[in-house]
Amino acid sequence: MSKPASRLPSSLVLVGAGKMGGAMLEGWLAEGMPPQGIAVIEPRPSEEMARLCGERGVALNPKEPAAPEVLVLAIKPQMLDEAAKDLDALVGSGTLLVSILAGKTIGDLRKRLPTARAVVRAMPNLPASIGRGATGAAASSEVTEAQRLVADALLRSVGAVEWLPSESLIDAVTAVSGSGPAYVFHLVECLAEAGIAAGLPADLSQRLARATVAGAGELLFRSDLSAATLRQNVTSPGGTTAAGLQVLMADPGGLKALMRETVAAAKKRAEELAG
Ligand SMILES: NC(=O)C1=CN([C@@H]2O[C@H](COP(=O)(O)OP(=O)(O)OC[C@H]3O[C@@H](n4cnc5c(N)ncnc54)[C@H](O)[C@@H]3O)[C@@H](O)[C@H]2O)C=CC1
Ligand SMILES: O=C(O)[C@@H]1CCC=N1
Repeated sequence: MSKPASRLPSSLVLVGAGKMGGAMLEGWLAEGMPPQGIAVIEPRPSEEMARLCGERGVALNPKEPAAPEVLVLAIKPQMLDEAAKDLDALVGSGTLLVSILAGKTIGDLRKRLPTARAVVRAMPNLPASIGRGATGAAASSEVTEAQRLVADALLRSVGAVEWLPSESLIDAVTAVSGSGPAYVFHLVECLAEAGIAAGLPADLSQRLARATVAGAGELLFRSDLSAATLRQNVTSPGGTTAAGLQVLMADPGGLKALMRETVAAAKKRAEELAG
């Protein structure tokens, strides 16, 4: 028997085209996924979303969408109960459900959408909109190898994918890579503010902080070197970076402990969203 192929789904319904659903849709379209195979269900589409769907020929809020090969659920976890009845009607017996809801377990989803057998729980992140996302994913035992390959192709079309050995790891993934872009954006805010405090005009400091984090991220992306080696490459012995890092890497009181607390708090919140 031939092996199942890695391929994008032939039909997909995206439920919830807000910040993350919208980011994934942008990524899929930019990666050349055929728009005529995609339908979007979104009660409050932004102007940009309506324009994107109109321009690219993606069906926005079709009357009675046929059960798709893949249904991507991208509403808020708190909206699941209210949306569940309508959503279950969209699921066919062969539909693969891909949920990106923080906290909601495969069991939670099954309870609300009883028709869904095959479920992939995935945690993408916002850079998916430019094809540079990072996703952790776990599949229920009903997901066939062919379906897992379709989910993999779909998620991989917008960035890196890590298949997790156990669903139980996904709350930690959520806290690290799902929420992670926000930590990095906040780093830009902090660096810019620190630059202002050090005497730079606000707009100059903001431009420098943004370009620095973007450039450092791009270097990490392109380089084979570890983050630690790249850090050392910036740090001249007895120089300015070493003086700055002495504060940032202080033990106790440095960024390491703060980041550990940050990730622990985000993971705890993901756990609270279950049920
Ligand atoms: N924002 C992010 O960076 C990430 C978000 N997520 C997950 O993605 C999900 C969505 O988050 P965001 O996009 O940030 O929220 P959002 O609020 O921007 O988007 C949710 C969208 O769902 C729509 N919606 C509400 N009820 C609906 C229904 N019954 N049918 C269809 N659409 C409905 C809303 O109108 C809204 O546009 C959440 O579960 C979150 O945990 C996962 C990874 C990263
Ligand atoms: O903040 C949240 O709950 C979602 C999940 C990961 C990123 N945003």
